[in-house]
Amino acid sequence: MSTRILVVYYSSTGNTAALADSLAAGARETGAEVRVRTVPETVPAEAIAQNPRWQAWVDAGPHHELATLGDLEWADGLAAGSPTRFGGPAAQLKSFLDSTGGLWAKGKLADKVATSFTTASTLHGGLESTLLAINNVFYHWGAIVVPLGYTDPHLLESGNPYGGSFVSRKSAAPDDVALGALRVQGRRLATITTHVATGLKQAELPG
Ligand SMILES: Cc1cc2nc3c(=O)[nH]c(=O)nc-3n(C[C@H](O)[C@H](O)[C@H](O)COP(=O)(O)O)c2cc1C
Repeated sequence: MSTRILVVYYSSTGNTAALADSLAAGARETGAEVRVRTVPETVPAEAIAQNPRWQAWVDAGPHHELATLGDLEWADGLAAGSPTRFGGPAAQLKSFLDSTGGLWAKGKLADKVATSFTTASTLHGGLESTLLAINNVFYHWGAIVVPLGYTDPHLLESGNPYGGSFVSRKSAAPDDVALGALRVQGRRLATITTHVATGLKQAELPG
């Protein structure tokens, strides 16, 4: 059975969604089965209407199916992504992560392999604090957190060892350098997940 990877993200203007698709493509290159899922929009319509790019993204949707707890249980490994919002992950993604208490209580999230990605408007606008905040959830699950490090030459150029990221400078769409880093991240997540899942399955075999 192939390795199962869930990519779950929130996006309000499409940047995180593009990063999610690139990470998914990298994971698929390893032969993994990949589900890309988003989470519900929760901001009032009048707030969205004040931002034409946000409104256009909402009007063009739905972009992916909504994530369920079943998707999370199904996955051997996952990547979670969010735009940086005041230095942390968006509430929309956090709300999904906060709905996992039942799975957590049954031990279903322990030993999943997990990684995070983000985009912010500015270089010092909170990329790392967002990634670390998402990873905090993974620590509580007992998941195995996979950082990017500088494990591929491309990452010396894209430059974020914490996780894939992109500086959008208000409105730019992710460039090839950022998308390339996310692809590396997807390959790395799926490869490490395969090692962990294979080992865990072998440990379950009798004798
Ligand atoms: C409410 C709000 C808060 C934001 N907070 C930050 C921030 O703290 N730092 C930053 O650099 N950019 C911030 N941004 C900009 C977004 O992170 C950035 O535009 C990102 O690329 C959007 O990704 P998306 O297209 O996936 O929504 C904020 C945007 C909004 C709407």
